[in-house]
Amino acid sequence: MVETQDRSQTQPARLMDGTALAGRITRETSAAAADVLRRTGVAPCLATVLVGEDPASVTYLRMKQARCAKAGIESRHVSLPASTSTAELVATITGLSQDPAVHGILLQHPVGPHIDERAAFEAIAPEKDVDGVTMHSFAAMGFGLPGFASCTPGGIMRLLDAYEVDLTGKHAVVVGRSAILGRPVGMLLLGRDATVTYCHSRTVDLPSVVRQADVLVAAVGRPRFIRGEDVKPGAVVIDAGYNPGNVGDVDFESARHRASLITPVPGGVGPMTIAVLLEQTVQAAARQLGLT
Ligand SMILES: Nc1nc(=O)c2c([nH]1)NC[C@@H]1CN(c3ccc(C(=O)N[C@@H](CCC(=O)O)C(=O)O)cc3)C=[N+]21
Repeated sequence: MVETQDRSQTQPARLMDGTALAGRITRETSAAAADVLRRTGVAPCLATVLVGEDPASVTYLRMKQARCAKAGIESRHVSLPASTSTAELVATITGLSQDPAVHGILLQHPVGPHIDERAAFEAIAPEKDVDGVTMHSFAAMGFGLPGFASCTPGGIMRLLDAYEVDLTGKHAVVVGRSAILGRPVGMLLLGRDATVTYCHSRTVDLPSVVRQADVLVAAVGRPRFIRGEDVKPGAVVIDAGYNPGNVGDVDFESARHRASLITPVPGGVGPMTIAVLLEQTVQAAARQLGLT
């Protein structure tokens, strides 16, 4: 009943096409990677590290490696058994940090619960933190200083900019507070003069907060958790959820009749995450090879 009313009151949202924008960014990245190779004789190289064999993680990593290959970025993969200890993982990553042939390092999250993931991330040398997961990168981002953004938050900001979303003074509501997604995207939005509210599992009356969002970022990892009826009419809705079966955190069908702009899943934030990873890898290589 409510849904029918909404359809008659609002136009369906415009889609924010992450696939198209990621394609444009990656074409520029390919040219930049070719330039690094031509000027130094060395191709940019991303090292990826996976602990265990979680099928979703394996799929995401294959996508990242395939995208690297297409862009002229070499990738080196390290697969470790699920039983790997924190010390072993830190030693592996420290080795990659010290290897001059490696320009960027990505440790696929999540690692098993027996591993101190923060310690493992911190073994990534700051200049190779192309995934933007270290304390160094987070602090630089928080202070608005140059550095590598966490890839998904960085990709979200690129999407907002491409669609000319004005953030100044807008109420941005971030649902989720994870270290590499919710927290950093809130900081980036704050850096652009949005008024930022973080919501999480302990938030009292979540829908009442979500309904105030001019810009809503859903990053909780619960399929179709955000209902269209809680989207403020005209809001910009960013679905950063990745759940099994390529289902987002937003109930797209109901939300698109309330939002003015919305990211689809798939084809929204996901491809942007990879585009930013590749772009930052080539930037890291250019810096380490003395070009910039
Ligand atoms: N250290 C670390 N950094 C990450 O950036 C990171 C991570 N760990 N762990 C897992 C999440 C997840 N993630 C995705 C990237 C791309 C898509 C993506 O491109 N998805 C496609 C669809 C994928 C498909 O077709 O199967 C889309 O949304 O259109 C999704 C999810 C990066 N993550």
